[in-house]
Amino acid sequence: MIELDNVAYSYGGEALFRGLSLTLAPGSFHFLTGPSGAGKTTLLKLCYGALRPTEGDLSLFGRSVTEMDRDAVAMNRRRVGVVHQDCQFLDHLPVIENVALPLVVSGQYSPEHDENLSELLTWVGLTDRAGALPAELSGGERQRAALARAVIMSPEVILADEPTGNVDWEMSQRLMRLLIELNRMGKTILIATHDLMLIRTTKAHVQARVLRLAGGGLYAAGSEL
Ligand SMILES: Nc1ncnc2c1ncn2[C@@H]1O[C@H](COP(=O)(O)OP(=O)(O)OP(=O)(O)O)[C@@H](O)[C@H]1O
Repeated sequence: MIELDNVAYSYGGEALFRGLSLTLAPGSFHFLTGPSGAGKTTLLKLCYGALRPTEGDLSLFGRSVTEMDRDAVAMNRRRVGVVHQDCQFLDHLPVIENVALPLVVSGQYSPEHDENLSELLTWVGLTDRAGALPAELSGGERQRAALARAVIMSPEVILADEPTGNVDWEMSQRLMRLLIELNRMGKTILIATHDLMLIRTTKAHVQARVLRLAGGGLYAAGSEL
């Protein structure tokens, strides 16, 4: 689905990482860990086509991004749902409209989607917060709204950047149960997280590959797990 082959990325100076290869096969579950600043968010941005490799090849759904124009990348982008580290809501819109935003922006929204939207809010436990503004939500509610927005377009791949960063342990577990459920429905999942305890507990329920990005390279995580 998403394949990085010998990829390097640089924001202008020295490469942040190089020689990086990664395959996200359909239905796979990956964790991405590593120190702050190692490039996890950057790697996620490559995986959804927001950045192009400085070196090496990146293929999205079987096509190399080097052969794709911006429109083709944008089309592929719809097959990937992203939970951003800072959620990235539009502050003046209520939760339900933020969740519906990908449908609206892509010109696909119609009133027929309302039932799906309300089912999605029930699934993440936010039915009674549908009319609230993002600023009125707790950290856990924000993360669940961000997850609902990430799946509204029925993506095949879900990339989540520190989805449990600002929530307590119970809420982290609840969010992970939702992500595991999505994986059981066949979605490919990649989660960037610092939380090794969360990785350990999740691995008891799902077959997950754990990768560590550090010192400019990507490795299979070792004994710390
Ligand atoms: N747009 C940008 N322009 C220049 N440098 C950037 C940009 N975005 C990120 N960086 C730098 O690239 C490095 C990696 O950032 P990135 O956010 O990918 O790391 P991370 O592993 O996700 O960090 P964290 O765990 O703290 O979220 C950092 O040094 C950061 O300052």
